[in-house]
Amino acid sequence: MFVLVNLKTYPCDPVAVAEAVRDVDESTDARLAVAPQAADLARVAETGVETWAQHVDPIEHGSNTGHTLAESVADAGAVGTLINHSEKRLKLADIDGSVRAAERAGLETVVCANNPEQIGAAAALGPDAVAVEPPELIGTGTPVSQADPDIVEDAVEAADNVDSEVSVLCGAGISTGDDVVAAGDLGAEGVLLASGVAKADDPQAALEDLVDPL
Ligand SMILES: O=C[C@H](O)COP(=O)(O)O
Repeated sequence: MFVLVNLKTYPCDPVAVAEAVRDVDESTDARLAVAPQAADLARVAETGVETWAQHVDPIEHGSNTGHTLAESVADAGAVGTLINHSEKRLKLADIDGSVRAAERAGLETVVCANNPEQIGAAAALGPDAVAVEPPELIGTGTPVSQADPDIVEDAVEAADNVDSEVSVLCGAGISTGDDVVAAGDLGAEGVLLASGVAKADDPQAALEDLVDPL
């Protein structure tokens, strides 16, 4: 299972969480990675943890003030990027452009979507993976695998119908090892989570619990 920890803009210490993710990664067969804010990418990557960006824009080098360039993210040490997170929604053409920009920079891609219908559309753009996240469950602590398991199974089927090479992650409300196992049982190859680790009093202990049953 791939466990991607998104730090969003939570008031945590990104380097401390990165070090915890790195240390736990060394003790599990699961693949762990962390997605800090763009400004923190380089110092997070320096810890040795697998580092992802939260977003890249559909642009090239040039006159794009305030944008995030895929090449700069890669230069800072990121190996992948989220695109179209529920908190950073893009138009379809821009999702496509961001996937192409990430590919150009050699970044792995996970395109997020709200529901199985959008997952099919996202998979058609050819990312490495898609992530289904019902927005109403984000940050609630109620996992999608429990609240509406059909969403995960339908997302896996929708992606598979379009492109069987695109793997499926699920997210929203995931905070325990049982949640991760349930996601895997529904066909997901990974999970995207945030508050369960980034807002935990002890992020390392929270992560250890998450990967314990894997
Ligand atoms: O990127 C992560 C997702 O939005 C899930 O967030 P959450 O784990 O706080 O529900």
